[in-house]
Amino acid sequence: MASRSRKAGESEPEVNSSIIVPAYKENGNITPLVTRLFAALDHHPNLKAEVIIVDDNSRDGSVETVEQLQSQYGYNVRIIVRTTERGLSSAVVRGFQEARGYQMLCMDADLQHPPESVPSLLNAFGNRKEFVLGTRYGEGVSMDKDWPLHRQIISAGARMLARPLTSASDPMSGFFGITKDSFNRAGQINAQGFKIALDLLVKAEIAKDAIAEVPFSFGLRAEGESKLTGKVMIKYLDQLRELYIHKFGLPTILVAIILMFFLAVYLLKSIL
Ligand SMILES: Nc1nc2c(ncn2[C@@H]2O[C@H](COP(=O)(O)OP(=O)(O)O[C@H]3O[C@H](CO)[C@@H](O)[C@H](O)[C@@H]3O)[C@@H](O)[C@H]2O)c(=O)[nH]1
Ligand SMILES: [Mg+2]
Repeated sequence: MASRSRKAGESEPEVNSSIIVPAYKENGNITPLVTRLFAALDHHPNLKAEVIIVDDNSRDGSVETVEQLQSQYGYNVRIIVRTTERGLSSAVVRGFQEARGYQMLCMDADLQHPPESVPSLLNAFGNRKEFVLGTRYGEGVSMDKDWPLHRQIISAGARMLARPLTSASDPMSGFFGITKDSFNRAGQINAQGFKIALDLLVKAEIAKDAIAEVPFSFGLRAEGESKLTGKVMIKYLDQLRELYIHKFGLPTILVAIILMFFLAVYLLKSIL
């Protein structure tokens, strides 16, 4: 671990990978997350990574926790506290803007995304991939059987509505990575909701063969509560509307009809 510590006055170490963690009231999860992340990365000396937690002024001791972690990991773990903005996607955008690594990964703080899968995702950038995606629909992986049924239904519906927009199997997983160049190419991102990966896939025009999918098993939240609300779901529908217009140039009314159609088919399928 010594290689990841930094003494006072020492210059910032080179990093090639940045792990961005949007966090709101996640103090209880930060230490296990960061410790497990660096333990997993320790086996991959090619990955010189930093962890950036983007917190929206939680005032729950997260800052002090990160300060403690810095005594072990130095500047390779840091926290950005936003006081005037709120939201998962905009927090991720901020993290990507601050990242020193060329390959950038986004993951949740609550340990639903296993830190042990991070090296596989980062290494999947090899072979000229621009986008790496943690997928819950690959072979040999699962969603925790205790993940609530209503969340499974919402997730499946959201995924189906995004089908015409991308070939990626799980743009909803929230566990993904993108290169700096591709991120910069995407331009204006819809940073309102939770689904930034979908926006990036569409707006950066990521080709199918530039995506590497890495299966992972989706766990349960370790501590605290989910921040997914009805408002977040409405924002998702608005994001879809914008992306359909962006990609297909359709008028809003037609987009609304298509979305309703897909939703109706999906509901029928799950009832019958
Ligand atoms: N900074 C910041 N972070 C936030 C905010 N809202 C949520 N987060 C952080 O974003 C991560 C995901 O939020 P959860 O509250 O755990 O969301 P979820 O309902 O479990 O949804 C997750 O799972 C979905 C898969 O079903 C993912 O698609 C989704 O992106 C998210 O990762 C957590 O680390 C959480 O602290 C916010 O307003 N600001
Ligand atoms: Mg969660």
